[in-house]
Amino acid sequence: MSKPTSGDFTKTPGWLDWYEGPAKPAFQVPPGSVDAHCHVFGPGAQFPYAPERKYTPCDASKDQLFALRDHLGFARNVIVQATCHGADNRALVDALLHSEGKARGVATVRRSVSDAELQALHDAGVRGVRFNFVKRLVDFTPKDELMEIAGRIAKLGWHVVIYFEAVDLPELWDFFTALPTTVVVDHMGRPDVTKPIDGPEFELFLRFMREHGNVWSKVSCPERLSVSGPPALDGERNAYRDVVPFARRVVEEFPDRVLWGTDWPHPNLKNHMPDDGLLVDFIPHIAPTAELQKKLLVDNPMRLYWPEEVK
Ligand SMILES: O=C(O)c1cc(C(=O)O)oc(=O)c1
Repeated sequence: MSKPTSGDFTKTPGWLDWYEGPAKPAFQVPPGSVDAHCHVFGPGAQFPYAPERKYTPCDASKDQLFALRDHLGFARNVIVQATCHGADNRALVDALLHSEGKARGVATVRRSVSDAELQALHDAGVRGVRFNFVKRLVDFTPKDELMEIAGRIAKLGWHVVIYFEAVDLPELWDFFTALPTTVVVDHMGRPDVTKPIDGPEFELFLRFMREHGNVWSKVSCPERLSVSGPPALDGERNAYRDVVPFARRVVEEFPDRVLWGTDWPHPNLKNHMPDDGLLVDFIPHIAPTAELQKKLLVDNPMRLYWPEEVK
C-alpha cells in the first residue's frame, strides 16, 4: 500500500495515518465475513473534504480499503459515510460502485435530498443513513429533520445508524426509541469502560437493546474505548482488555443483533494507530465460540445489508 496523502488538503495537526503493513491475523474469520464498519477518505484531490468538516484526514482510498479487506480475510465491507465528507456521498458511492458487489453503504443525507437522489444511493448499494450526535464531529441537526429523513428512508427498507456518547443516551432515548426502522448503534454507544460494567450507565445501554428488539450494536472500536490497553501493536494479540467484558456482554446477550467492523482508517485516534491484523485478533475474545463468531461476522451483517442473499 502506498503512503497516505491528503491531496491539496492539510491534515489536522497530530493526525495519525492508518497503519501500513498490517499483520496477518492469527484468528481466521469465517468464510463470507463482513467488515461492517469502515470508511473511505477521499482521495481529497478527487473527492474534496466537506467545508463543514471538523477534521481533515489523510486519504484512505477504496483500493486501499479493498486491499485491507483481502489481507484480513474478509469477503465484504459496509462503508459508512465519514463526517469529513459531510452529506457529499460521492467518495462512498464511487467505492460501492467499484466494489463488484462486495460493499454496501451507509450515507449521510440532509432534509433537502430528493427521492431521485435517495433512489440513486439505493441503486449504488446504500442501505442506511447515519445520524451523528457526537459534538466534536458534527453540528447539531434538529430532531424533527432527522425524524423526517428516517420516515423517508424507512420506505426504502433502510435502517438508521446512530453515533453518540454514553452520557447522552438519557437525553436521546425518546428520539431513538421513536425511530421507525432498525437502529444500529456505533461502537456500543461509547461506554466509559472505567465505570463498572453493571453500573447504571452501561445498564441503560443494555436496557435500550433489551427493551427494543429493533436496536443493534456494533461491538467495534476497542482502540477508541480502551484506557488500559495494551494497544494492538507489536504482535499483541490480547489487546484492549478493559473493553472485552463490555463487548462480550453485548455479544452474548444479543447474539443476533451485533456487528463488527475494523473502523479503518480509524479517524481521530490520538495516542496510537492499531495494526488492523491484530485488531481482528480481538474478535475471539468478545465472541468466544464459532457460533457467535459466525453470527457476528456473517449472518447478522448479511441479514441487514444483503437480505436478498439470505433465505
Ligand atoms: O470517533 C470518531 O472520531 C469517529 C469519527 C467518524 C467520522 O468522522 O465519521 O466515524 C467513526 O466511526 C468514529
